[in-house]
Amino acid sequence: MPSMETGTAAAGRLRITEIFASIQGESTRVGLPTVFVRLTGCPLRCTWCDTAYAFSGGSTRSLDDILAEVARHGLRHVCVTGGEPLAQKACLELLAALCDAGHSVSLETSGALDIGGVDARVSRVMDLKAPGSGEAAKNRYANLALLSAHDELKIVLADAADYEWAKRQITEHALAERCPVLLSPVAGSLAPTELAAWIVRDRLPVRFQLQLHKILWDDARGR
Ligand SMILES: C[S@@+](CC[C@H](N)C(=O)[O-])C[C@H]1O[C@@H](n2cnc3c(N)ncnc32)[C@H](O)[C@@H]1O
Ligand SMILES: Nc1nc2[nH]cc(C(=O)O)c2c(=O)[nH]1
Ligand code: SF4
Ligand SMILES: [Mg+2]
Repeated sequence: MPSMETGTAAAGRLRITEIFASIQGESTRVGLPTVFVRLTGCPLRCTWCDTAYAFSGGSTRSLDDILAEVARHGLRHVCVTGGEPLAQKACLELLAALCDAGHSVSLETSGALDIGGVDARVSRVMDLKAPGSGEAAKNRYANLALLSAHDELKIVLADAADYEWAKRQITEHALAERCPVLLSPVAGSLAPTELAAWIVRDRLPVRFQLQLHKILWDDARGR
């Protein structure tokens, strides 16, 4: 049985958990009607992951089949997410094909895998995993130098220690000079009002972010 975590699906085929239309709930594209393509499998296990249902299962589908389903939704914006999309090799092909089809494409990625092969037309929304995720050791710091102004860097914070860590990362790597930096509280763990107050107190050059889809629909799948 091929492992979902090693990108072994045949060339041009991808394991997909779901494709759905919703309102973009994250990143600077928040609020835009968007088609989501959620790829199955992830080599990380963030303690607070809200999408564990995408770690396994799904169905193997051809690139053409995926492109046709995206097209049927009739939306310009497409967000490729997971799971960890870059864990499947054919994800790079999918991203380029979506751009070729005229879509405005964003990619949600953990920051643990090389983002260098992603089509330059794609906006890469990359996490830097804070210690509270339990996966900070997997951060691929070489990715930071690849981020440009149309990409975004996101840090999801579980507590005050994560916030202090994030502040150090922003300074040490001059993150805010590279691209928009988003700080988001772990839903149900860090009070949004607390994070908002810290950002204002410290005059941090970041964008505070709440997951809009959870405000709208709670933790519903396919939203
Ligand atoms: C489910 S992940 C999929 C893409 C990729 N694996 C990653 O981690 O970026 C999409 C985004 O949701 C965020 N996320 C996951 N669980 C969350 C939670 N409980 N609260 C806030 N953000 C969360 C992740 O940090 C990431 O930015
Ligand atoms: N509405 C909505 N917006 C999102 N933006 C990023 C998502 C993700 O799971 O990566 C997501 C999601 O699952 N739903
Ligand atoms: S990398 Fe993304 S999908 Fe994987 S466990 Fe972490 S938040 Fe979940
Ligand atoms: Mg999500």
